[in-house]
This record gives sequence, structure tokens and C-alpha cells, in this order.
Amino acid sequence: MTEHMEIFREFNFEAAHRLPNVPDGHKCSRLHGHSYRFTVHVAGPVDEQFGWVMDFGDLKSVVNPVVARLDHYYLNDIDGLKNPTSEVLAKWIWDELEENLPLMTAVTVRETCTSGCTYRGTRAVLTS
Ligand SMILES: Nc1nc2c(c(=O)[nH]1)N=C([C@H](O)[C@H](O)COP(=O)(O)OP(=O)(O)OP(=O)(O)O)CN2
Ligand SMILES: [Zn+2]
Repeated sequence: MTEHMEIFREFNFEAAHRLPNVPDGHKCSRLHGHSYRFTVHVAGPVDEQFGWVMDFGDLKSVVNPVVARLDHYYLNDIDGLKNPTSEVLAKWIWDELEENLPLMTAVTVRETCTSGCTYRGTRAVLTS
């Protein structure tokens, strides 16, 4: 019987941002930077010959061009990231990857060691 499993790979980038919509005096209204970390999850059948869902190297090849668009940039300048919260960024990364990663199940963005957001796409929303 074919097993189904979920794999993941982590990526890093450094970037600056500010949150333009927070109340006056909020610390995140000031320009600051993060060592961002994000994780891309992919789920599917484990290929019997290779013993994997997909090659981590192929996953890296799909995601690295997206990392290059973020690394050492001011996120607020990027189309779609005018208000670059973890939530907005997780969905932005998902949208950038979706076409080339149909088996993707989640994107988790970590803004700091203790804070972040997981987006699972609209497919994960239950409908009755
Ligand atoms: N739901 C969200 N809340 C906040 C976001 C966000 O993207 N989504 N972002 C911020 C800021 O960008 C901030 O840089 C990170 O906030 P915080 O976790 O408070 O970070 P600190 O390192 O300053 O945490 P301390 O443990 O208090 O030092 C804010 N909120
Ligand atoms: Zn921040």
C-alpha cells in the first residue's frame, strides 16, 4: 500500500519592514529588521522507487527564487507586501509557490524565535 507523508524544508532570509497600520507609538511602526525563517510543507504519496514524496533538492529549486525576491529587501516596497505582517507574508509566499508546488500543504513564517503564522491555503478551509 502506498504511504502518504508530509515533508518540509526551511528557508531563511534577512529583511527590513515596518507595519504602517499599527496605532501611533506601536514599536512595529518603526523601521526594523528580522532574520526571517519560513517552512514549506508538501504532502503526497511516497514514491516506492525513490522512497520520498519529492526530492528536497527540487523543493529548494522551486523556493529559492522566492527567497531571492525577499532577502535583504525592504519588504514594504514589494508588490503585495505594503503591510508585511507574518500573516500577509505567509499568504504572499504561498501565492508565489502555489503554481509550481501543487502538493504544498502549509507555509509557516517565523518573524522572531517566538512569533509567526501558518497559512494552509483555501483548500484547508472546511465547507459544508
Ligand atoms: N499578529 C501579528 N502581530 C504582530 C506582527 C505580525 O506580523 N502579526 N508583527 C509584529 C512586529 O513586526 C514585531 O517585529 C514582532 O513582534 P513581537 O513578537 O512582539 O517581537 P519582539 O521580538 O519584539 O518580541 P518580545 O518578546 O516582546 O521582545 C508585532 N505584532
Ligand atoms: Zn517586525
